[in-house]
Amino acid sequence: MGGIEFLKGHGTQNDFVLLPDPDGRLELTEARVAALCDRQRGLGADGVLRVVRSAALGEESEGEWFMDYRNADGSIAEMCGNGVRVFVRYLVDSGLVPERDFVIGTRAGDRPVRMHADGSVTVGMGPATITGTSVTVVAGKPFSGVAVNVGNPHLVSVVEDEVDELDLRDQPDFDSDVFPEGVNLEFINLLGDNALKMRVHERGVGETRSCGTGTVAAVAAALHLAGTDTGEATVDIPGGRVVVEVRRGESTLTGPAEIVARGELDEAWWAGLGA
Ligand SMILES: N[C@H](CCC[C@H](N)C(=O)O)C(=O)O
Repeated sequence: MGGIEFLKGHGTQNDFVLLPDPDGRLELTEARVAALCDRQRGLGADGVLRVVRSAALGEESEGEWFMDYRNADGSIAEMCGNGVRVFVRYLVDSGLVPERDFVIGTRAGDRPVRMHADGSVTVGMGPATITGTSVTVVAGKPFSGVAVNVGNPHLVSVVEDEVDELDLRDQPDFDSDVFPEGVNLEFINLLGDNALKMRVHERGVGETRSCGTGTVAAVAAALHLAGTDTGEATVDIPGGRVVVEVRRGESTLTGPAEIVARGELDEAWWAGLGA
């Protein structure tokens, strides 16, 4: 009895289960996503990327393919910057998309993507909009931050101490009046000459080794604090390094994308999780 095809991949160690599902037939419930992402009882991942035709979801998109992204807790998020690079790598390597320059659909809108000869991917991440300021509390210590929307919500705090010292094991507190749908929390050191160091506590996941939309939010916030909306920076996250460009608010993200494995989910296991 055939199983359900999956692949495992990561972008700067933000890792994902990819589910090729062109016609959108899989019943992708929150319980199934959470089980897939569980690092003991499932495959383990920070999120799930369903690879589905835009038409199958009834999504108006110029892109034939739509990235249906879910966080590890099963929640839906608008966009995933590391995930989209892995999504592109799969579409090109599998031959489903003959070009290397194309558009994909996401809940944050259509995103132009380009895969380079070395397997890295550049993504047009759309606007990185400064939406205000707010405060987060980490292990009892308050940090003021810049709120940035990259299709999904972020709060970026510049910290004086080494970001490695922060204790991000628990969910930092944030103002739910400002972020009624939750928020991704980034903490950055400004390293000078267009370089940042970052750690992140992701909405719907917890601390991850990297967050692509988070790196875009971090650069946009750092530029805003420097009084501008245009510039570029490398961002060092625990899982690696990406390059972010922000030009009058429009942004691009360039970084690696790895496919690690492919296999089959056991049908009985999947069915047992309930539709
Ligand atoms: N946790 C995020 C979605 C995934 C973002 C991150 N994995 C990325 O690479 O952008 C949210 O709930 O908005």
